[in-house]
Amino acid sequence: MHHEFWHERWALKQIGFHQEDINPYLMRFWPALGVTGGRVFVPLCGKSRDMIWLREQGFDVVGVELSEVAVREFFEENGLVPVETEVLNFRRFEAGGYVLWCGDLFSLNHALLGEISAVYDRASLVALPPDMRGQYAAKLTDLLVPRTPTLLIAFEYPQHQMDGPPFSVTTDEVHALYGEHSDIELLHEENILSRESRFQAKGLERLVEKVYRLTRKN
Ligand SMILES: C[S@@+](CC[C@H](N)C(=O)[O-])C[C@H]1O[C@@H](n2cnc3c(N)ncnc32)[C@H](O)[C@@H]1O
Repeated sequence: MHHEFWHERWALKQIGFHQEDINPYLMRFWPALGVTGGRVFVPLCGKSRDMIWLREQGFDVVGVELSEVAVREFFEENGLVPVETEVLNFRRFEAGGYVLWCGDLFSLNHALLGEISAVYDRASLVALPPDMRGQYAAKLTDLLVPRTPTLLIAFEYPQHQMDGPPFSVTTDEVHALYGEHSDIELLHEENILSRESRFQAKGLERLVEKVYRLTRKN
């Protein structure tokens, strides 16, 4: 997906992916990661309110997001006034235990990101087209130290019935993307089509949401 696609989505407020409520799988399955503190990385974070929930659990939150509109709305909507600095290819926003790097995930490195104790990926891997997902998985793998867990929430549906994003990412693909460097456990799967009218309207006949725990190997 080209950067312009996402800048346009935010400019036009076509952000159907944004959830007002905290993601129920996050609240239910985060404890399965077994992390009790430190910094959580949220790649392609948008202005997700899930970051608020993570902060409320005592974590510091580090996000990366292409859209400055999204980053500014996150802080404004949550009553925070961030300190802004320019760092290499990024504009860095910090306030209240949140650091959001505004720029391209693929320009992020260890030195900028710092040490991470867990990752939360909701609507991020599935936001990317097939030809970018390998690069995305390799980038995340590279940014993490051994034993770091990730909570990954992905969709599966007949890809020919709808154009992404969100794209369908099957369990086989999750293994192909992450299996070499991470242990992968499927924690939960659920058929969610009946409550997703916006996807029914697009003609989908099947929509399964899957929750995985990935653990970076040594
Ligand atoms: C489908 S949205 C999901 C946002 C968030 N995870 C959520 O649950 O609301 C994907 C987000 O990724 C951002 N994005 C896309 N490509 C990116 C990149 N290369 N680097 C950083 N952010 C990116 C987009 O601007 C968009 O806000």
